[in-house]
Amino acid sequence: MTDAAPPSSITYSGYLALDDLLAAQHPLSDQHDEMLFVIIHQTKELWLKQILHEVALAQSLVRSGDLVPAYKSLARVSRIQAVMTQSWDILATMTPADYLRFRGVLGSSSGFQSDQFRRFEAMLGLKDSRFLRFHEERPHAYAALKAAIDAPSLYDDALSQLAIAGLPIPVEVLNRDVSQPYEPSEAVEDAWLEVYRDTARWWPQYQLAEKLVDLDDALLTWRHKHVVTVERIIGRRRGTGGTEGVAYLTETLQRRCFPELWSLRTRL
Ligand code: HEM
Ligand SMILES: N[C@@H](CC(=O)c1ccccc1NC=O)C(=O)O
Repeated sequence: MTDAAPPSSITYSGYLALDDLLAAQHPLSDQHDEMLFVIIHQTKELWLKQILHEVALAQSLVRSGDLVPAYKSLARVSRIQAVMTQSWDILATMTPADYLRFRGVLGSSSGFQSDQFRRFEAMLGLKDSRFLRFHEERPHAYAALKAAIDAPSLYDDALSQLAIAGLPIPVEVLNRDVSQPYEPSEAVEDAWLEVYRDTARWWPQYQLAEKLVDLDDALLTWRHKHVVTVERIIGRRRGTGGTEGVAYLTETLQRRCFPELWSLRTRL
């Protein structure tokens, strides 16, 4: 199909569904800055859609043992994450007073309820089925998040590849209940240590590991910029989603998708 002649009626706006896309901004107040707030979030959801598309490809490549082709998708994901992090600087042009003038219209809605963000976390290995309950009214979002939680994560697939390459990954790790949060394992850390100590021998595995660290690093950088921007805009107020706000977001900085890829560094 790729080389098929396009229908002659194709237009720029039609191809991009611009009338749908540009009719989807509905600020609820008459405050000027609310449009920015809507557009920042919508662009972030679009980028997340692309990220999910890319991680799915990378994961299927890793699962079939094609580590090198997966690098391209993973590199693309971390570049998109960098753009998402940069967009905090646009949002930070909104002063606390500007935001507080329309914050009330948001009710109890919050980025906490982004199903695509939770799917991204789940695909990387941060599984938490408690977030499912926010999506009971959107069956397609619920089903997609549940499927991501119930499936092996990108990290589960990477560990299977280490085992296939001959590294000793315990069977309990390979056969774990993948819907549960991943528990760091000393044996897995030992396997990665071998990869990092002899990169010439384990070059494809080493390159994959560094691409994974790029993703984890970029996610943490995004989280960090989020919490700094939140403190700058709402101080220590509680979040609309019901958490303590800055204190909750600061705790999330401890999360690691690929824990042994961080912990091994102390032992190298
Ligand atoms: C004025 C701007 C913003 C403020 C004050 C803010 C505040 C917060 C707070 C307080 C939370 C914790 C949950 C809650 O109690 O609500 C949260 C969570 C979250 N926010 Fe924001 N946020 C802002 C903008 C954004 C933007 C622009 C994005 C995306 C681009 C975003 C994405 C998220 C996500 C994904 C979470 C869940 C984080 C997690 O649980 O790890 N937020 N936000
Ligand atoms: N949690 C924010 C509200 C907020 O930022 C928000 C509200 C609706 C849709 C997306 C949001 N973004 C991230 O949390 C607050 O507490 O002010």
